[in-house]
Amino acid sequence: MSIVLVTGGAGYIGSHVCKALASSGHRPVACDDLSRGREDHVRWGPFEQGDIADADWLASVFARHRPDAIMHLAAYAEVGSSVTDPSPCYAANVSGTLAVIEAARHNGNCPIVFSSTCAVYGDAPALPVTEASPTAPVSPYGTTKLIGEQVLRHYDTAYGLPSVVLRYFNAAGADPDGEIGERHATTSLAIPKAIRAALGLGPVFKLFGTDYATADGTAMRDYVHVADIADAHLRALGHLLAGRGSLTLNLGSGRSTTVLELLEVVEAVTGRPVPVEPHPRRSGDAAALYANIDRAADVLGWTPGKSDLRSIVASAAAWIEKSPG
Ligand SMILES: NC(=O)c1ccc[n+]([C@@H]2O[C@H](COP(=O)([O-])OP(=O)(O)OC[C@H]3O[C@@H](n4cnc5c(N)ncnc54)[C@H](O)[C@@H]3O)[C@@H](O)[C@H]2O)c1
Ligand SMILES: O=c1ccn([C@@H]2O[C@H](COP(=O)(O)OP(=O)(O)O[C@H]3O[C@H](CO)[C@H](O)[C@H](O)[C@H]3O)[C@@H](O)[C@H]2O)c(=O)[nH]1
Repeated sequence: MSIVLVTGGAGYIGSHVCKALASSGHRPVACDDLSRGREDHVRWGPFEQGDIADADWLASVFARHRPDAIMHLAAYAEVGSSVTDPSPCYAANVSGTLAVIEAARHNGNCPIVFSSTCAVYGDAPALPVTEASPTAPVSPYGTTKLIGEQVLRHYDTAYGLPSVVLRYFNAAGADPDGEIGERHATTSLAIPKAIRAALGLGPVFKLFGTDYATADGTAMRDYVHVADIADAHLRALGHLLAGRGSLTLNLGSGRSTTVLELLEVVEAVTGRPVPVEPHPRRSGDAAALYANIDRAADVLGWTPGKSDLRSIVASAAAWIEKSPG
């Protein structure tokens, strides 16, 4: 059994990671300021409430729990609003991440699994993107995540701090047991917005951008089930605790989906039309991204077994119907 600090453990992906850790016999300690997370989604271990940028608080959490590893998911995670209001994004993702990394360094080089994103690639020149593709983020959000990656790389070289950087593509879906799912006070994400529009629980779906250079003119993404992402965290933990060294890995389904294709699946799953309103492109959005996932398969033996789009949308719809508020 390992003790694992999970920053952002009350958030969407972090709560699924905590559940997966506990299901595998580990002890997750959720660390979250509840700015976007929910305390009622912390169910699989102790909860520590605080701001990751607060070095004294982090030191006390390390002293209380003496973790074997950290999974660092706490972040400001919205692409669009990072463009209009970058300040909170830099505070959490740069100052906060540096404080977490410093705490790890001062606690015996505690290994870190870091939540990065496909947004570090920006508008990739070739698809699918591999981990060796150039990084050129087109949003403050992507830039802050790339800075976190670079700090980790430099700290490994200089101080021997090991890390696994997981570049998730678009995390989606909900816990297959229906216990938890995405439940922000407001969401910016395409799948919950489309489902809510179809079910009459939210406004008409604003389709951001119909003039991209894709087959149907809408942006292309790679949606990967949150349960598959959680599974990759367990494998990354095993890798680090076995002393196998630092890594950077894409986590996607390996398949591309345009926004219009996504809406078709939402309509098929819910049995209802999605009311759609075309809008200009959203600032900070890349045109098209999907992942080459060979490295995660080779190194961690990971496959995104739950990530076919219909299963993703069905699990998200079941969660929204169960917990519509
Ligand atoms: N959702 C996606 O598709 C996606 C894709 C790629 C990467 N990621 C990354 O995955 C991680 C989790 O994302 P999510 O979708 O679960 O978002 P989320 O907002 O649900 O989770 C982030 C959590 O961090 C907490 N938090 C934010 N700032 C904090 C701070 N200063 N101190 C302590 N806690 C703080 C929030 O309260 C929240 O619970 C983020 O790092 C995000 O950048 C997400
Ligand atoms: O109401 C909406 C919401 C989204 N979209 C479009 O749907 C696609 C997916 O958008 P999401 O907001 O669901 O996801 P993003 O790709 O913007 O962002 C997500 O994936 C990113 C990586 O691309 C980040 O890591 C980020 O944390 C995570 O929220 C984009 O083309 C977006 O413009 C719409 O058309 N209408």
